[in-house]
Amino acid sequence: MTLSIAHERAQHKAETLIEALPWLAQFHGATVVVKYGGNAMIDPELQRAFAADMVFMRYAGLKPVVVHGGGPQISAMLKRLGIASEFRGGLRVTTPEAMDVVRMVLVGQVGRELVGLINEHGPFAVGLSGEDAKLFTAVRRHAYVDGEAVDVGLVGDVEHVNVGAVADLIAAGRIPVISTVAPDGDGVLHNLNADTAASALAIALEARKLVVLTDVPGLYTDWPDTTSLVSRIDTDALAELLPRLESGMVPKMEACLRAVRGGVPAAHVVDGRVAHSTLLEVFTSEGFGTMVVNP
Ligand SMILES: Nc1ncnc2c1ncn2[C@@H]1O[C@H](COP(=O)(O)OP(=O)(O)O)[C@@H](O)[C@H]1O
Ligand SMILES: CC(=O)N[C@@H](CCC(=O)OP(=O)(O)O)C(=O)O
Repeated sequence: MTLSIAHERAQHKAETLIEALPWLAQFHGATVVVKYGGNAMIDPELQRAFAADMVFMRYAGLKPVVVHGGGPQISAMLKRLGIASEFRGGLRVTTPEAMDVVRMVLVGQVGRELVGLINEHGPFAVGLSGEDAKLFTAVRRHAYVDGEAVDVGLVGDVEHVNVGAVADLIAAGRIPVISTVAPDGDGVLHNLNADTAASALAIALEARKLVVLTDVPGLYTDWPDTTSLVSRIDTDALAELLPRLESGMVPKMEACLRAVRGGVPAAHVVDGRVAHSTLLEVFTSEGFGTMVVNP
C-alpha cells in the first residue's frame, strides 16, 4: 500500500470517528431503550453485531436497555411441542399451555442467549422478565379484527411499570435485557407484545430514544411502494396513517406513537438486517430508518 492510500484510509477512519462527536456529546448519560427483534435476532452475525452495539453504547457513556422479542422462536417451539398457535389482530392467541411455552422461550432461551452474547464483552448484561421486582403489571387486553374486539386469551397490555430494578441495574453500569411476560394484579402470567412493552418502559424510564429493530428499511406510508419510505414523521401524521397500516407495522408504529406522546423525544424504526443499525442510528449525522417526533 502506498503512503498516500494509507493516509487516505486513516483520514477516512478519523472522519468516521469525529462524525460521532456531536452525538456522543448529546447522548452522554442518556437512557436508550432498544427493541431487539426480526432478522437481527436470528442471524448469528447480526446477533453478535447487535450485542457489540449495546456494549459500544455503554462504553460511550449511554445507558442502553434492551427489550427483546421472540415471536418466531415461540412459534417454532409450539410447533415442536404440537401446540396449535395463531395470531389475531397481530397478537398471539395465548392459552395457559401456550403461556408456559412463551415464558420458557422468552425468559429461558432468547433472553439467556442475548445476555450471553453481550457478556462476551464483559460483565454487563443482566436478564429480567416483567415478573422480576414487579417490573411490569399486565392487564388483559383484546385484539381488534375488523374493528371487532376478540378474546386472545392470556395477552396483556402494560398497566404499570415499576422501574426500580431496571434503574438499579443502570446505576450499577449494567445492561438490562428484558423479556416481556408479566403477571396481572392477581399474579396470573400474561404474554405482552414486545414492541408495546418497550414503549411503556421507555416512557417510564424517561428515555431519550426508543429504537425498534425490524426487517424493512423503515416506515412506508404507502406499503409496498418503495418510494414511500419516510425518514421523519410527526405524531399527528402517524396517528392519521395508523388505521391504514398493515398488521406487522401496527404494533411497532403504535409503540413509537405512544412513546413520543408519552414524553420520549424520538422513536426510531431501523433496519435490523443491516449490521450495527443501532450504532448508525445513534452516532451518525444521516440517522437511519424512520424517526417519529412531536409536531
Ligand atoms: N407500511 C409499512 N411499512 C413498513 N413495513 C410494513 C408496512 N406494512 C406492513 N409492513 C410489514 O411489516 C413487517 C414488520 O413487522 P413484523 O414482521 O411483525 O416485525 P418484527 O418481526 O420485526 O417484529 C415488515 O417486514 C413488512 O413486511
Ligand atoms: C401477545 C404477543 O403476540 N406476544 C408475542 C411476544 C413476543 C414478541 O412480541 O416478539 P416479536 O417482537 O419477535 O414479534 C408472541 O407471543 O409472539
